Amino acid sequence: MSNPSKPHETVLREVKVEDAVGLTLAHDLTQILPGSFKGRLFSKGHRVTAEDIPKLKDIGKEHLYVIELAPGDLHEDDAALRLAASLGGEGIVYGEPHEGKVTLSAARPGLAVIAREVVDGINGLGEIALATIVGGRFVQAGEALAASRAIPLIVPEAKIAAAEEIVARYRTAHGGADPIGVKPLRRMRAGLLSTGTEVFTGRIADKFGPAVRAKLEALGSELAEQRFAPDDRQTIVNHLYYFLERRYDMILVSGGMSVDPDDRTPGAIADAGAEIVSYGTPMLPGSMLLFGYLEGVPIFGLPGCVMHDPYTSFDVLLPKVLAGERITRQEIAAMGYGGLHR
Ligand SMILES: Nc1nc2c(c(=O)[nH]1)N[C@H]1C(S)=C(S)[C@@H](COP(=O)(O)OP(=O)(O)OC[C@H]3O[C@@H](n4cnc5c(N)ncnc54)[C@H](O)[C@@H]3O)O[C@H]1N2
Ligand code: MOO
Repeated sequence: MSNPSKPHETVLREVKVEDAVGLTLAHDLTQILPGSFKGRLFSKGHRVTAEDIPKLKDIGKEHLYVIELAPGDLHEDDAALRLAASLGGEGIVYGEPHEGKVTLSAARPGLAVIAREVVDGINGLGEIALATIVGGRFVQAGEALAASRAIPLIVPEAKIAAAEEIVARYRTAHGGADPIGVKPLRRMRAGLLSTGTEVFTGRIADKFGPAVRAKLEALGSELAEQRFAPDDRQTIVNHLYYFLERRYDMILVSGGMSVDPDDRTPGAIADAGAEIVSYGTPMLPGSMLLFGYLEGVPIFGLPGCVMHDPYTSFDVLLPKVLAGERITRQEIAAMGYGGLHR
């Protein structure tokens, strides 16, 4: 008989495996065979049979738990599921809970959004863990973004409520935005002006067009037009105005981005009246990249490495622009930490 004056507490009763036949498992049981298998040998809810006993002993189980959950306590799977469900929104799918873990994955391709303050806040609570990828990068559909996990088998519900409170505060402060999500990318039409007298006169073949086209197409956008110009400031400005007239969603200018007298691109972009967010980007490769807005249209000055390097500052900023983010100087400044890739 329960005593109504005494609050009911969760009971974890240990049962010898030999005596466990007929009992249902209180949690998933993991087997690890290094190099060949790691995963559930038995699932939560499995009814133990006599044949299971040697297998249980093989994975080191002499005892099993029988759980009587008290109100106010959560099983690890339910804790992980509630935590995961509180975090994600549009563009997120949830895996089945197993071994106290739930994975949040991208339901569609796009820009992964992970609010670091929420991740840090939740991990500061203890007893629950949230591991994520670094946000702000392009992810394919199906890629895992985060996994929530309960550390003990039984988690006080108050712990999950505290995590939900952190998430709710974030949503309130950010206009209802989900702390973990995938922003879809817009299909943009870009105009590319390739500068360089050596390319314009046909001394060498153009390598920028194919590289930029491939990078745009990989993210679902399009190189609508490529033009060529010699290293002449006014000629470059005229081509930029032409691109504005064509109403392209994005303007790209390649070459002439560094320190030679023939490097006219940054000056021309400024002459055209662009608001330059940053000339110079603290990432290698791609340090000579320029980013700005010309009459509100995102404009990039692309340095030579974009032709041959698969991952440059252009590849970091492009998916953010396609996701409709407004790029700030502060954000570009923050690219330096972790930005050395060669
Ligand atoms: N003394 C310094 N040298 C360099 C610096 C620096 O700060 N100080 N920066 C380096 C970085 S980083 C880069 S990136 C490169 C080149 O930057 P640019 O954008 O100015 O490139 P260009 O000078 O115009 O051309 C370099 C190279 O690439 C060829 N090129 C250019 N466009 C095309 C094209 N459309 N198709 C094929 N090939 C192209 C060009 O002919 C040159 O050979 O500067 C570093 N040096
Ligand atoms: O801007 Mo350079 O593009 O770092 O190789």
